[in-house]
Amino acid sequence: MSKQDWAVYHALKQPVTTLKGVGEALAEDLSLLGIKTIEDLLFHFPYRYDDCRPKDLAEVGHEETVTVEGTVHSEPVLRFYGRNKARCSFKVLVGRYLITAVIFNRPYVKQQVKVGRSIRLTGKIDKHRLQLTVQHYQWSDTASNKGEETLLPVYSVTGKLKVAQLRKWMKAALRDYAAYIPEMIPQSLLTRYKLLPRPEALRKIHFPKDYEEGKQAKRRFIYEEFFLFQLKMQALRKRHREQVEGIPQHYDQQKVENFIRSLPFELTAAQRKALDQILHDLKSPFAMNRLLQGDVGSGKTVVAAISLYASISAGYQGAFMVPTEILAEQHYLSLKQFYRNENIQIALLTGSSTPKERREILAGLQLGTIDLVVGTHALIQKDVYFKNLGLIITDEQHRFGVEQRRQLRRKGAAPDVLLMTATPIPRTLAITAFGDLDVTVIDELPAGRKKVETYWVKEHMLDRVFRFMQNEIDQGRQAYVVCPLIEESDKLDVQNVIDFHAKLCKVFPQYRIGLLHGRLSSAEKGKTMRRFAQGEIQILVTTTVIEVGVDVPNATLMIIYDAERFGLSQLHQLRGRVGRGNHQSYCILIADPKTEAGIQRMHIMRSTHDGFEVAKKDLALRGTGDFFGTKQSGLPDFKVADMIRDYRALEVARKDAQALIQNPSFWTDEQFGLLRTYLEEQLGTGEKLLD
Ligand SMILES: Nc1ncnc2c1ncn2[C@@H]1O[C@H](COP(=O)(O)OP(=O)(O)OP(=O)(O)O)[C@@H](O)[C@H]1O
Repeated sequence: MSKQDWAVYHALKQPVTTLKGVGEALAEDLSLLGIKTIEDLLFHFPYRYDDCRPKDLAEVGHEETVTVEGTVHSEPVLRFYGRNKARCSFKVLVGRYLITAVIFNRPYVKQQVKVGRSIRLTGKIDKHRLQLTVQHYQWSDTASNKGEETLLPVYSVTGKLKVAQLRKWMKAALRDYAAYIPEMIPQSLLTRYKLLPRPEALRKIHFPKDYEEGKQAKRRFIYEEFFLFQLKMQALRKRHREQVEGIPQHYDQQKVENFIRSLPFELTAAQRKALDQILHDLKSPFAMNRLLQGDVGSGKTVVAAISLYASISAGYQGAFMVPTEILAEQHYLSLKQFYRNENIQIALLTGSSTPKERREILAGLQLGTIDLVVGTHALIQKDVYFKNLGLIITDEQHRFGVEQRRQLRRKGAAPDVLLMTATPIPRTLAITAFGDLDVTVIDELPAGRKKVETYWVKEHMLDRVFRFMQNEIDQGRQAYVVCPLIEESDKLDVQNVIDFHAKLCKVFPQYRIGLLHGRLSSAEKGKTMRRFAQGEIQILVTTTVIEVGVDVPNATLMIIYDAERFGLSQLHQLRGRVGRGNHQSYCILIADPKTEAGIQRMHIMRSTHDGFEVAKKDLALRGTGDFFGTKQSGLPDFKVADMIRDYRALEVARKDAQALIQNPSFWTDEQFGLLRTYLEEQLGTGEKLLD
């Protein structure tokens, strides 16, 4: 940093107590708001403004807080009452209205009130009595006051702090330190987006002349927040790529192409593109760290199967980790089917593997006689060793914590990692949320898929729903009936599903109806699932244990009981269990939501079929925190920016940050010195985002 930069740095890093009037006691309250230095204070932005611009009384409503301007029209009347209480009132002519101004507990006002003086008053107006209870007043005939303050910032405060105090300090801080506030955004970007320079934006976000000025200032800081955050992310990613050397896996391209040709269907263009990116990563000397996103049923598993095939054909082992035993078994079976003509040894390792099976699998993995293991958390236990792990795939990655992924990664020298998810997080959010990951999206469904027709009915229509179900089953299709289960251990909920199963058995004695819930043993669950997949069971009454990944293309009807108890993304996941083959499929939501949000969710499900759209609406309805599962999401907290509302700015900032980081002059040019210092400071804390 240059000398000048140091001066800047020091000025702004001084404790806030340097400002006149900020004593130790208040400094404590300030620190509760995260304000320790002058810089912190300057970046404590108002959350709204009080509008103190004079208004025409004819246009304001009863009991509105307004600012008006007028001339004193009568001598003041001062009354004392109670203990130390005072009320001063006088008439003011405002346009064509003669109003009564009332000022409480400021008896000294009486001396100032003189007929004919101009005054500006802010307060609540009683339109019937034409009386204004004054909060704030200002003599507008003294030159120094003329034209001052039109919008007043309102800050969050705590303890003994008062908004008015903060305003005063802010003014002083802006006056004395604005010159030291360094610009963080490169000039070329400021020009491109017509963003206000930092000191000016700072003045205007606190004391704007009008709302438009405040908006422009805010726009600049939204961009700044995203830009700096993205810069940090991109720098982390660059560092990760340079440090983590991977294994270049030299698979046989021809063999892989032959394998793809042997599949019973053609890959969609989106699958092909995703696959090409992954294969490219496998070959490259960097360790892959990629997120593969695709809506329910978009064909991620096939892409995973081909990627694993490539890695195995290059002489490495693969690991496929999934969150539930049902899924582990399903993937195990479908991979076996995919590789039926290949010489690939696959094993299934879950919590229900017998000790003998487990011993054999562990030995096989260590010796390298097993090429691919599919499993649950059992895969990351301490005693699992691989001879030569090349590719790790985890399904529904958000269910595995960062720590678990790290443990799995450590099972190999520098294996490539592919995280798959059907949670349709908008791409930009995914990149932001998962920091240093590359993101690939499968944004296309296999040809011939039809929209799942979605209906919302009330419980009294159950008979009609049953008739509909009967019709589907008589045509050879299958159905799921999902009952909510909030906690696996919740007895009452389990009872729901058991009762409903009994009821259905009575209504449809002619059908084979299965029952699935978390309290069954893994063996029982596996058996029921297999029977459903093979078409032996026609109706499966289940809790959400089937939520992710289950693939039975012949099932065309999804009935969700008490649907209001599920979130939108979960409902979409559940609906994704049908519509996986070529038959028209249906989803029936049985719900009686009591809240407005609940009703909205039902409408969204009826009208929206695309997972990304559902997710967007869900985010709008609930906010990011909920969608990602609060804290564990690692989503950053922005001051003025909002990842949903300012989605486009986020995307733009990401591209700009990326371009800058990739530009060699960024690392040497003096004009970026401050940004580099910022990154050095920040990367220490940002590191935790690295997986
Ligand atoms: N290109 C394709 N053409 C036709 N069918 C396909 C294609 N790709 C996959 N499928 C089939 O579509 C179904 C869904 O694929 P898959 O299970 O891979 O989806 P997924 O993305 O993993 O879904 P989910 O997130 O719901 O688990 C499977 O039955 C699969 O065999």
